[in-house]
Amino acid sequence: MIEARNLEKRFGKQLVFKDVNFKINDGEFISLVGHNGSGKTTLVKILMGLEKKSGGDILIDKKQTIGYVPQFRNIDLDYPLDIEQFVRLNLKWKLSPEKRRKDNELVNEILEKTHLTELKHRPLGLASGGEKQKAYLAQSLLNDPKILILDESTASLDVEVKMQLMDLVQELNKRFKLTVIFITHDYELSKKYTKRALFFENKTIKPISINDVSEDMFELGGR
Ligand SMILES: Nc1ncnc2c1ncn2[C@@H]1O[C@H](COP(=O)(O)OP(=O)(O)OP(=O)(O)O)[C@@H](O)[C@H]1O
Repeated sequence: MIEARNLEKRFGKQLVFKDVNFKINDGEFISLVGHNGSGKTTLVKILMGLEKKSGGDILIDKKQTIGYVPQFRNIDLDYPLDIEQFVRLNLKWKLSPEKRRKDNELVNEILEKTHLTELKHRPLGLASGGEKQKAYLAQSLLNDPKILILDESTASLDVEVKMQLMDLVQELNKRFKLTVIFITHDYELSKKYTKRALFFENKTIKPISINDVSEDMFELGGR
């Protein structure tokens, strides 16, 4: 479980959020929703230990590994790695044949889980947007994470491709009880795939039921 108790974050004099209290249960699939600049990325960075909190507490099992899937960015056509090589980038280089055999098994298993086995030799630069995002997803699974953070990972993809990626994430969430934290400006996807949201508004963060989200909460403009 992840728990925030009176969490507060400031950058110098600028308050990002305060009085933040919420719990995220193991295996939950939850949206992070709010206007630009409301602090979604900042919260995720605090969870990942990349940014310090200014006050309060964030309780998270330190042994848990976190996987991170970034927003879609195009990759040059002549990018030198194929999908499998790209997924392997996060592995530590090992010399022992036994360890390398285990790594190969692990990579094959992950390519299978993310439905990339057939595509593993496709150069990443030539892969479609959805395939590139699946490759990022596969890479994020290498360290056997219990928590997966999707940082607007579906933005800029076609509607159908977004759904395919989310279906795959949902499958991983259910099969492996992965906790999924989905930062999004997409009302439809949030409604379809998650049951609760953390809503960032008025310099705080409130847990709400997905039945209580409305489209204006997802607008891009800052408040
Ligand atoms: N390293 C930093 N130093 C100073 N201010 C920062 C830093 N990182 C973020 N901020 C500020 O903190 C606020 C929250 O930013 P954050 O990126 O967390 O918002 P967000 O909700 O993720 O926005 P978006 O939806 O646009 O991605 C913004 O005002 C931002 O300018």
